[in-house]
Amino acid sequence: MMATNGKEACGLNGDAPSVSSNGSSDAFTKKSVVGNGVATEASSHSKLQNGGAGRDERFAFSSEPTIEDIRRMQAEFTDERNWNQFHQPRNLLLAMVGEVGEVAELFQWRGEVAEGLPDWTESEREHLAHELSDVMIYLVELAEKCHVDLPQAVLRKMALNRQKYPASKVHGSAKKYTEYKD
Ligand SMILES: Nc1ccn([C@H]2C[C@H](O)[C@@H](COP(=O)(O)OP(=O)(O)OP(=O)(O)O)O2)c(=O)n1
Repeated sequence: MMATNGKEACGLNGDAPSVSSNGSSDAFTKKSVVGNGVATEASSHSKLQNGGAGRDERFAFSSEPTIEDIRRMQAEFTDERNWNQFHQPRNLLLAMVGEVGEVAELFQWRGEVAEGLPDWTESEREHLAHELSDVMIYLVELAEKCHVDLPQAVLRKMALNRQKYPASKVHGSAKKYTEYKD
């Protein structure tokens, strides 16, 4: 089942940021993220084949694991292998960039690709899921090792983005904020 996109509940549509000084959003509640988080193959695929997901039928993630769950699972994985000695910030950054390259390889020479990847095989989709996961795993561990509380940092950054790009000002335009003349 597809979740609602949660934009209104997250305060992502308007111009004013809804994030408090500690980075948490008053309007941000767990139920605004996803419903049961399960996107069935049939529902996501048929909607995407009709020219991409509309505002009310966007693809949504499962609610778990959380970013903190992923941090903890990767910490267990590295501890069990005595790999922490290799997982300093710079090594993690290089590993993440390498994995980004592997994602890029899957898209290279294919031209533009439609949302939902309708022309990709199941095996290609699974390969992409693996490579994106590698990027995420290294990103989360990099943030951990740099003591960046990633979920809260994302909230603060999104608040800044909303200030820089007020919807009323930039609607329908992809220009960089520096290109706008007040
Ligand atoms: N020193 C390491 C090696 C691997 N991993 C974990 C994190 C990544 O999710 C995944 C990366 O494994 P590989 O380096 O084997 O890369 P791939 O899985 O992409 O394999 P390949 O390069 O063959 O596609 O394993 C890790 O945490 N630390």
